[in-house]
Amino acid sequence: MKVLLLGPNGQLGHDIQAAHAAAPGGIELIPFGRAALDVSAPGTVAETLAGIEFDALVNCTSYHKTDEVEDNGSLAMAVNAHAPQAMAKVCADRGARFIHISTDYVFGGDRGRAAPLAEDAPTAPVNVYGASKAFGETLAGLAGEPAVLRVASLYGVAGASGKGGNFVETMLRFGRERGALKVVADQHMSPTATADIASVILKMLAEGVEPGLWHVAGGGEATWHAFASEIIAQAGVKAEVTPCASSEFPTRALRPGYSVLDTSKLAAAYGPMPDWRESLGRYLRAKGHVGG
Ligand SMILES: NC(=O)C1=CN([C@@H]2O[C@H](COP(=O)(O)OP(=O)(O)OC[C@H]3O[C@@H](n4cnc5c(N)ncnc54)[C@H](OP(=O)(O)O)[C@@H]3O)[C@@H](O)[C@H]2O)C=CC1
Ligand SMILES: Cc1cn([C@H]2C[C@H](O)[C@@H](COP(=O)(O)OP(=O)(O)O[C@H]3O[C@@H](C)C(=O)[C@@H](O)[C@H]3O)O2)c(=O)[nH]c1=O
Repeated sequence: MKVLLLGPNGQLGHDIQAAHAAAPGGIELIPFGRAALDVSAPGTVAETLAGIEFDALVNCTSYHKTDEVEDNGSLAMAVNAHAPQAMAKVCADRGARFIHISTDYVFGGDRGRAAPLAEDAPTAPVNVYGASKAFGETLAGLAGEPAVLRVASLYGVAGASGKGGNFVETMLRFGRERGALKVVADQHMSPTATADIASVILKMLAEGVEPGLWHVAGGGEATWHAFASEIIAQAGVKAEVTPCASSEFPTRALRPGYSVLDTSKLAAAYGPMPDWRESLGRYLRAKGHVGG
């Protein structure tokens, strides 16, 4: 099976390539980077892909600097909504499987929410990035039959190329430099290692995946403060991690107060995701932040 991978050099794309290199199965993985296809021009997607042979397309591209996106809605709509729409149509026309990556930030508007969100929960984004990703889910679904994987709060060894790193590395750097961190404790989410998502995607490619929505996120839940505290503790960094309210850490974009994903559907089909603390430990070892 030939699988075309868009966004191969991002942190998720990198880990898909690593997982494939470790166990290729019957898959020929074809990395297809920005130089081959710039998805900020969605009108070129169909023409460019027309010349390439593939049986499945995995789209890891995104414009997702959450605060910056607030003031760049057109680019977000092109990359996060209209490009996936074009990809879905190309795949539908040639009978190829399409796996598209979305986000927990399609949620957040249900302010009283305190229970994990299943795939059928109504979307209610609270920022432009989330809105563009939610629109991408809708347009791709109308144009074809994508499997849309909603993932959350990612960290991977390559670091997000689009965000300039990841939350884990930022906390470790700030902790070492400043000895003190102040982190929001009223935003609840699902920290997720891209290595774990990569394994799921390879299973989905090998075993087949039903089109529709899939929540693919780390087991358990955390606030960003709890996540930061665990990062600092596991890495053995001497730093105080103080909780604060979102109002004390103002940002350009509003964030969801609660966007924990219910992964029961995924667990029933492909097995449970590892607890986020275990995955964090594996990541810290892989990056050399802790021994062993
Ligand atoms: N990072 C996170 O915390 C979260 C991410 N997600 C979603 O997960 C997916 C993967 O994220 P992640 O791996 O962290 O992101 P990265 O920023 O690491 O990777 C994004 C990839 O998209 C590519 N890309 C961006 N713009 C374009 C463009 N105009 N044309 C072609 N390629 C482009 C980048 O290419 P290049 O390397 O050339 O810049 C990069 O390879 C995305 O869909 C994102 O929305 C969801 C929840 C959380
Ligand atoms: C650096 C820092 C951040 N924060 C807060 C800001 C924010 O509310 C929260 C997370 O910060 P970040 O800016 O790293 O994360 P953010 O950009 O909100 O992360 C999101 O990215 C997009 C792409 C997604 O799809 C989401 O799943 C999610 O991962 O932590 C602190 O409280 N203290 C700090 O020192």
